[in-house]
Amino acid sequence: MHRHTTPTQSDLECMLRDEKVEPKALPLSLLEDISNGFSDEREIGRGGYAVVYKGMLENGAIVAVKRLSNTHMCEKEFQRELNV
Ligand SMILES: Nc1ncnc2c1ncn2[C@@H]1O[C@H](COP(=O)(O)OP(=O)(O)OP(=O)(O)O)[C@@H](O)[C@H]1O
Repeated sequence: MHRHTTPTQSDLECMLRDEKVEPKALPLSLLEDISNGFSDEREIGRGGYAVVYKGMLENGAIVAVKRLSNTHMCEKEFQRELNV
């Protein structure tokens, strides 16, 4: 069964390819993998609440990985960031 397993890079590739595929929460380890451990060389921008990194997938796709930096963010602020 595939449904309840932890999402992998190929699941993320599917989500990016087909917007009808239901989005799944990705494990932190996957985001670390594709951003080279949130390395400084991969930083592409920062805002008031987050640092954004270039994420590279095995199939060559490039995605923005947004890492929220304010741990005291309230639920409303968090939801607003998700709506970007
Ligand atoms: N999808 C993306 N692709 C490329 N660069 C991005 C993407 N999202 C964000 N960035 C870059 O990262 C920066 C920070 O983004 P972020 O969304 O955290 O802040 P913001 O919306 O610019 O500002 P604020 O945090 O004040 O709302 C952006 O200014 C942009 O340079």
